[in-house]
Amino acid sequence: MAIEVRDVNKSFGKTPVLRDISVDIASGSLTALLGPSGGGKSTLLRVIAGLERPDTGTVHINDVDATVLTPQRRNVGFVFQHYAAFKHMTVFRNVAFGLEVRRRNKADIRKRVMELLELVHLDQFADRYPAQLSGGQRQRMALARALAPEPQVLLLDEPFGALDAQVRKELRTWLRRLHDEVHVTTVFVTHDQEEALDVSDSIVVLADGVVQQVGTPHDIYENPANPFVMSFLGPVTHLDGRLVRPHDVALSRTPGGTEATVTRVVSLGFEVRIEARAGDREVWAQLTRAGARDLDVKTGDTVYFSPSAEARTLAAA
Ligand SMILES: Nc1ncnc2c1ncn2[C@@H]1O[C@H](COP(=O)(O)OP(=O)(O)OP(=O)(O)O)[C@@H](O)[C@H]1O
Repeated sequence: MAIEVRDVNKSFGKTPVLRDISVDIASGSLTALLGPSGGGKSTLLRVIAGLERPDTGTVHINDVDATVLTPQRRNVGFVFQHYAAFKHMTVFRNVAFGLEVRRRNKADIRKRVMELLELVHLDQFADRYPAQLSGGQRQRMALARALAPEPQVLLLDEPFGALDAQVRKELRTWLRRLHDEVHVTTVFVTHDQEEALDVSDSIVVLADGVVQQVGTPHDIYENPANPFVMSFLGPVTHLDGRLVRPHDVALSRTPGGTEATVTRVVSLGFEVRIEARAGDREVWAQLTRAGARDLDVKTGDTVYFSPSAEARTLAAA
């Protein structure tokens, strides 16, 4: 394991923010810390980085007890949402900075920085200043700078959080590719479930300072540990006291399951959303276009909702 967090508790004043957190992060993996705002993700990342000291518990990095080591002695690289670049230095110098303070020789620094700039596709921009870069390019520069001293672990706190949706999507694909090239153990904080599902090898779901579940994106989506995880990872609908994914709902005109009156039929390209009312509850299903065509439901029709044969369901809390 690259990172082992054991029984970590942390409070700010009287408010517990991390409660009995134990997490293992595998060497070379790309792991997402995913959860709602205020759940403790950044605090856990900062505890791993050494920017916060836990009240109790330990952090091991590559088998070394790092619990009381300073951030500098942990050999970790960070990137934050609002990256503080050195404005008066070129892109080249920004990336070189961490190597210059370590007094490496000039030719080695030049070689390493140019390799990194190529890796993040900024080799054409080496002589620019940060103000002459787009937000996405600045975050790529930040990643190159964090990688320069060859950290054992890379920690990213919502690195694309301040960028618009399109650039965010591009950068997350790019992060995945970068990770496949450099294989440095990487932990990134996100509140965006799609981002976590899209890029990570492993997801740690954190809410109210408690680890709700750890697993691969597939495990967590398919076998959520509790109603919170199921709802946070994707859409759900309630059928007879159980949570079901709307694409796992079977609709029928033959009585059986939950009787409902269709209130709206919405075409979403490949899929069709059927919204309906069952007593005092809204229920909904997501069908393929072909499935919806076969059933031919219209507003006002009576239909019967039930989980499809292969559906995973959970008792609603
Ligand atoms: N230095 C601090 N002093 C006091 N309270 C803090 C401090 N840092 C964080 N908190 C509180 O701890 C809780 C968890 O914060 P944290 O930033 O870890 O959550 P998060 O899951 O990263 O949320 P977000 O996505 O909004 O950053 C919040 O209620 C926050 O207000």
